[in-house]
Amino acid sequence: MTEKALRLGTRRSKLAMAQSGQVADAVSQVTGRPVELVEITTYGDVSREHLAQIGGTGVFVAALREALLRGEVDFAVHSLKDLPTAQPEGLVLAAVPEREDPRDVIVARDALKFTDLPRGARIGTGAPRRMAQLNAYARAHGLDIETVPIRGNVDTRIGYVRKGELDAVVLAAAGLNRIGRSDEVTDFLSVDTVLPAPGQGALAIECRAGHTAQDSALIAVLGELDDPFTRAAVTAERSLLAALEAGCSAPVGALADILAGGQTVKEMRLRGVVGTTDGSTLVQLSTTGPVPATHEAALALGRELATEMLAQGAAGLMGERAH
Ligand SMILES: NCc1[nH]cc(CCC(=O)O)c1CC(=O)O
Repeated sequence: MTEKALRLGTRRSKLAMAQSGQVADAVSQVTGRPVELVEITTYGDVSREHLAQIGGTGVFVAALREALLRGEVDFAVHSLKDLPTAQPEGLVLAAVPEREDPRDVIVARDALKFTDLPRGARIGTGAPRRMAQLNAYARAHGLDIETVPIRGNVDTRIGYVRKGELDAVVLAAAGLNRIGRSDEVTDFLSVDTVLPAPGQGALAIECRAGHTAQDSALIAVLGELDDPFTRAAVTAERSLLAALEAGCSAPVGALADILAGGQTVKEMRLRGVVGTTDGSTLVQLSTTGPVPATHEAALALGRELATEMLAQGAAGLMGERAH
């Protein structure tokens, strides 16, 4: 029996095409059906204007979601860290596959490591979260660095280093891995130094809520790609972000991981950070609890940590937005 191809809506950027292609292969495997990539062009892809002026990465997500809701495509793949924390009406997060490396990395000239950068080194990043933590580390360890706001895709960012305009740029390991450029990495930043963005390294597979038998059947098969641990971790991370009432460009880092206790008992640790971009103030806390068995328990873990961070003054640090 030959079945109709499933349509996967995707942006046409190199990263989006790479991750959509990888998910398409996995979906083909579990469904036995061909998957066709449908390129969705957004205003953000064609406009050279600053993304912020048209609403940040949210515009890409919104265009894919509209195509889903209009029935033009059957499912979409997003970088989880670019997804707004609110789940829109009519769509569901059908799967959160196993997370890639969540760390941030440095791509520096002359294969330099972060801590070997010379005095006065200029490091490019557009993310206030990265600026805050790099500058805080530099202050604490006597490094003399300058964070320089940049934007653009991976090639553009690495280009600043190649052309000698910057000494280093910061990128997510997962993005470089997915586009086959991990050899550009000159140093991995420990999550103890730079806590990644909530959801970093994870993908979200989204489709229509099950209003038709076809939609329900698709939710069920896509669910086979779900990794419950990754889902619990990113749910807790994003719950923290939402409870801090922070937007996608706010200086919030969060990472949930497993702590193996005793013989069998596993606990989840959720770490969170928020700070000023100059690194002069950071609120950095963690909480530990049983690995959440339900969505609600994962949300609660994030909310608990947010309450503690707010009690330590986190709210006052979040007025800053990058763009
Ligand atoms: N905001 C851009 C973005 N969104 C997702 C990734 C790739 C990493 C991931 O999927 O978490 C990147 C690039 C980067 O931050 O270097």
